[in-house]
Amino acid sequence: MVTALTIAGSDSSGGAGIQADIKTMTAHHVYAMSAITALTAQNTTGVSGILEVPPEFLAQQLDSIFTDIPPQAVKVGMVSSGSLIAVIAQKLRRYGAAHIVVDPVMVATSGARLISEEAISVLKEELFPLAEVLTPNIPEAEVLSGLTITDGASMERAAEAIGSRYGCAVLCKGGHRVKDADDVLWSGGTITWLHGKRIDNPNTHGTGCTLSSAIAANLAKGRGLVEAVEQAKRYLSGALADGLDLGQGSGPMNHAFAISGDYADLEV
Ligand SMILES: Nc1ncnc2c1ncn2[C@@H]1O[C@H](COP(=O)(O)OP(=O)(O)OP(=O)(O)O)[C@@H](O)[C@H]1O
Ligand SMILES: Cc1ncc(COP(=O)(O)O)c(N)n1
Repeated sequence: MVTALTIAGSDSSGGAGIQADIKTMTAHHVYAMSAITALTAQNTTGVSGILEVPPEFLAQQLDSIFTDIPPQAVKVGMVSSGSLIAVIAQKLRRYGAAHIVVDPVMVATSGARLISEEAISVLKEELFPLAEVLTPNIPEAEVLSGLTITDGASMERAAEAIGSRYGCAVLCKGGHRVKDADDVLWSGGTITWLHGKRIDNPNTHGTGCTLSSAIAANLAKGRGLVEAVEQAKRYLSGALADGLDLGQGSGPMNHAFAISGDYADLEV
């Protein structure tokens, strides 16, 4: 079975973070493993608490995983402090981890800040150069490129600026656009647009986590980057279009929209 690892924070409400990643990888028939960077107390209306794991314990989780079941791809999500990011970079280098997808999570859909200022510079210096692809949303791409994004051309410029600076591909996600949900991939000088119809669903909690872990699952399966991103977007759109409506705020998507869940006829 193909294997993948998510290194991210736990979302107690199950729509984003580690929980979204494991559901997504499982829906792709990929064996999912996790190294937890922090526990969050959160629901669809907001984040009420964050408890980081000590860096030594994150290191212990990563050693346990890599020395036993090496993942064929790795997704990195919420990591709130520089010392945790340094541990991740050191372990990924040491074990020669392949197919690293970094989602530079900065602010939750609900508005809560999920990373410190100091951590952003460690992210840039230590982790970005190890990534195969970064997946910033528009506000994150603005912070990372120093450019203002107003249209498709400026999304392309920001993706190129970030990608050429850190030597990796960049998917600038357009979920924060108004009329469409078009994302742009910059990879080694080539631009690929991934056009998405805007789905009328306010329940977008965890879209970024889901997309990046679907990309990691597809890379783990051996797909090329463009195909991995295209298939991940298709999965994300299906999960969003399913129209799940849970909680009082921006709710989660249905990660299981394509799983039948009925095992009555299974012969065992
Ligand atoms: N209403 C929508 N309809 C269709 N696709 C959407 C919608 N909102 C977001 N997406 C898609 O979801 C993916 C994640 O993009 P988005 O810009 O929302 O990331 P994000 O802000 O990091 O996500 P998160 O909400 O988890 O923080 C992208 O492929 C984007 O195009
Ligand atoms: C643990 C964790 N990781 C990531 C996010 C970002 O996802 P979103 O912006 O959809 O809330 C989150 N809310 N919680």
